[in-house]
Amino acid sequence: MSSPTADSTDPSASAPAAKDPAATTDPLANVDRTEPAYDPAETPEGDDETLPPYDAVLLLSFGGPENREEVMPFLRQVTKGRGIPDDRLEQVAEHYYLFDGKSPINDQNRALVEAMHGELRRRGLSTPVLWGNRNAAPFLTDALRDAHERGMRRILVVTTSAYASYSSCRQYRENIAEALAELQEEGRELRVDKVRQYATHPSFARTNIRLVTEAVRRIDQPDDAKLRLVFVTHSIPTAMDDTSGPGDEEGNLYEHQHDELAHVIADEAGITLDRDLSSALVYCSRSGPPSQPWLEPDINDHLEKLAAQGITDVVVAPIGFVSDHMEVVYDLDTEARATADRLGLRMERVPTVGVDLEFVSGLIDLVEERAAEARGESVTPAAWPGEAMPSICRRGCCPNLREALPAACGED
Ligand SMILES: CC1=C(CCC(=O)O)c2cc3nc(cc4[nH]c(cc5[nH]c(cc1n2)c(C)c5CCC(=O)O)c(CCC(=O)O)c4C)C(CCC(=O)O)=C3C
Ligand SMILES: [Fe+2]
Repeated sequence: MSSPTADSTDPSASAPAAKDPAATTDPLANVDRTEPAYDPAETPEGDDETLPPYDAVLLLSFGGPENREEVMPFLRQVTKGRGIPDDRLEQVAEHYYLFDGKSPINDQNRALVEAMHGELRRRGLSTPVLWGNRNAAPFLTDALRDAHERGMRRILVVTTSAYASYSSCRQYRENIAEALAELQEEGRELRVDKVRQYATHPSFARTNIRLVTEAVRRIDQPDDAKLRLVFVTHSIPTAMDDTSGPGDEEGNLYEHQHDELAHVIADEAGITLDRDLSSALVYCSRSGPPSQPWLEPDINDHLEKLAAQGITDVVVAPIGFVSDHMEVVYDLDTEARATADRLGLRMERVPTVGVDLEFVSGLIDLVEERAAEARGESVTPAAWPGEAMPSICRRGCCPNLREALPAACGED
C-alpha cells in the first residue's frame, strides 16, 4: 500500500469529545482513552495479517451536526427531495440547539472506529477501519475516494443500524450504490460488501441483557408490580414496517425483531435477578404528517398510562439505537424524562451498546464471518433470538416505497 496522507476526511482530524470543553454532554465518559487515538492513516505496514479479501472495514453511519451552523444544512441533507417544510425542520433544529447544535453521534462513531480497530488488533489483524456518513462529513463518497487513493479496492461496510427496514438497511445500501456510481464516473473502481444486519446477533442481545440487568439492579424497586421495563426504538411509518423483511410477503420484521429481542432481554434479566419483569415495546421520534400512521405507542403516552396504573419505576432501554445520538439525548433523556418527572415516575435510562467490548467483539465476529463467506468458506451464522439476516439482501426486501433506486450489497 502506498504511503497514505491525511486529509479533511480523516476522522482523527477532529478532536475527540472528551477533550472538547464546549461539549454539553459527555456520552464517552466511560471510554478508556489511555491508549493513543487511533489514526487510520497511520496503519503500520509490515507482515501483520489482514483480512482477505478486504483491504479495509468501513463504519457507515447516519452522521450529525457538530455546531449550530451545521444544523440546518444537515437537516436539509437528511430530508433532501422529500419536500419537508422548513418550519418542521426548524422545529427539529430546536432539539439540536439545546445542545449547541452538537449531536453526540459523531464522537460515538469516532470511539467505535477506535474500538473496532482495537478488537481487530487484539485478534492479530491490522485491517484499517474507516468511517463515512450519509448525512454529514466525513461523507461516504469522500471516505471511499480516500480509500481508493490509498490503494484500497475491496471494502467491508458495517452500519450503525442493526435492524431490518428501509430506513435501517436498504437506504444505506442505496447510499453505497450512489457513492460507487459517483466514484466510477471518476474512473475509480471499488467493490463494497456489507455485514448482515445484527439485531439478531447473539452479542447484541447479550450486551443489551447485561445493560438492562445492571439498570434494574440500580433502580432499587423490589416490587415487581411497581416496575416496568420500557424498550424504545425509532418509530417508522406503518407502511415501512409492513414491508420490512426479506420480501417474503410476511413483512413487519422491524417490529418483530424488536419485539423478540425485548422479550428475550426481559426474560433473561428476570432469570438472573429472580424477578418477574413486565415490559413493553414503545416508540420515539415520530415525524411525518399526522395523517400518516407510524408505529405506536409513543413513549410519553406510554409513561402516562403506566403512571395511571400505579407504576412507580421505569427502566428505559433504547434497544433501537446502537449509540447515544439526538433521539436518545433529546427524545429520551430530555423529553421522556420531563414526562416521567411530571408524572412522579422514577426513570432509569439504560446505556446504549456504544463501545461495549462484548458488542464490539460481536461486530468483529461479523466482519470475520463476512470475510470467510467472501473467500468461499462455509459459515454458520450465529443468531439469537430469531434468524440470521442474509449478508446479501434478498431481492425486493425492505423496499423504497417512494421510488426504486439502485442498491448495493443485495440481489437487486
Ligand atoms: C429507523 C430509523 C433510524 C434508526 C436506524 C439508523 O440509525 O439509521 C433512524 C436514525 C436516525 N435518524 C436521525 C435523524 C433524523 N431522522 C429523520 C427522519 C426519519 N428517520 C426515520 C427512521 C429512522 N431514523 C424515518 C422513517 C424518518 C422520516 C423519513 C425520512 O426523512 O427518512 C430526520 C428528519 C427530520 C424529522 O422529520 O424528524 C432526522 C433529522 C439520526 C441522527 C441523530 C443525531 O443527529 O444524533 C439517526 C441516527
Ligand atoms: Fe431518523
